[in-house]
Amino acid sequence: MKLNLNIQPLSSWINVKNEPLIISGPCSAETEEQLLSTAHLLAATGKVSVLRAGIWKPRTRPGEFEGIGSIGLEWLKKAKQETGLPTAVEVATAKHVEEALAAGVDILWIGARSTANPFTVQEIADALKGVDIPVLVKNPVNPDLSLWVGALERINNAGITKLGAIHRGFSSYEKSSFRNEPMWELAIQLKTHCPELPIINDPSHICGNRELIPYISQKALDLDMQGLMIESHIDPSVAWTDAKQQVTPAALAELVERFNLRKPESKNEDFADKLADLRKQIDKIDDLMIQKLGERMAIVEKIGQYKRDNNVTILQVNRWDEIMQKRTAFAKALKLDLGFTEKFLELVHSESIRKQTQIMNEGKAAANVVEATANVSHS
Ligand SMILES: O=C(O)C(=O)C[C@]1(C(=O)O)C=C[C@@H](O)C=C1
Repeated sequence: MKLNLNIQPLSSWINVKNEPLIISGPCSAETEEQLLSTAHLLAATGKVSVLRAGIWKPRTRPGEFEGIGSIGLEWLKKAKQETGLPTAVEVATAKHVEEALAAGVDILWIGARSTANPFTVQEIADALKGVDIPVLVKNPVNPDLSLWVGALERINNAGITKLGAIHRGFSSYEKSSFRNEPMWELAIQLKTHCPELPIINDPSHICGNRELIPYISQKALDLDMQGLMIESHIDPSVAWTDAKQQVTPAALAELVERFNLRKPESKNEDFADKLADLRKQIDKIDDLMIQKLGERMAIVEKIGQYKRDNNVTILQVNRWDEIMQKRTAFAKALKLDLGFTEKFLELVHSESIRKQTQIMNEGKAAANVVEATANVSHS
């Protein structure tokens, strides 16, 4: 899939003080004092380019703190005047968009729950028609790349070209150390479909706790993401929402200081030569792998026909178990990761089953035609 989004580069829509773009601020604006003091400390670090704050908070159950509401926009305006930091808020309705624009907010983002709902995204897109403001679209709660892409397309179709994505992880039933599973492959796929789309990582929502934030942030930067949105609070221990995942402005500065910043390319000629040589070797191996996979599948097809003609089941658990045991032992000896090897073999097996199922069904379809013709000629 190639995505045809009309996008302006990040550098043209926001003055990034330092690479990468750091967006920070409290999960929720709580009081004027809390927002202003956090904003001042963040600005003083010199590491933050945008001040964020949640004004309207989507909560799972009623009765929880649903955000301070419109008054928070006044506080943000004041924070911007006093610190010079541009501001960003989450919008979930057309009314939010109108109020945020009227209050001079600089960047809007669409939350994960909203991205999951095309009606909501369309409502926001309609409210944005004719407006020139950067918009960031968080990934939907569920790991569905099309929903994420669809939301980006809707906003882009409304004429928003200062467009970016936020990778905040995906909810999963499986127990894990993360609040939301990173599922990096989805963000990588999005980047592959649309290389010019800036992707900002949100380690706070992926981790759900402060401790893992450095690891996830560094990984996001190593995957060439262009920025980070990290929640910060003057005193995270008393935060009204998401207390565990917020950091102090001082901790944020230290975190950013420690990043190992890598570039997508190197101008060093030796590096380029060596890389080209190694890539040539990979090309040869990949070609060989594909050739061998083709040969394997041709044999699988032959077995499929043989099984069909002899009325034998496709699945052969014992044989497959033997293959898994032998290949994983071999892979282990070659120091290949066990999980990777198993996943790869399982993928090959499911393709064998798909191919043989097709062959069985072709056989059935052919038999049906013969039977139908026989019935017609006998009638
Ligand atoms: O050995 C067989 O019976 C096959 O059809 C081949 C194969 C495989 O891909 O290796 C495919 C399906 C079976 O479950 C076991 C093995």
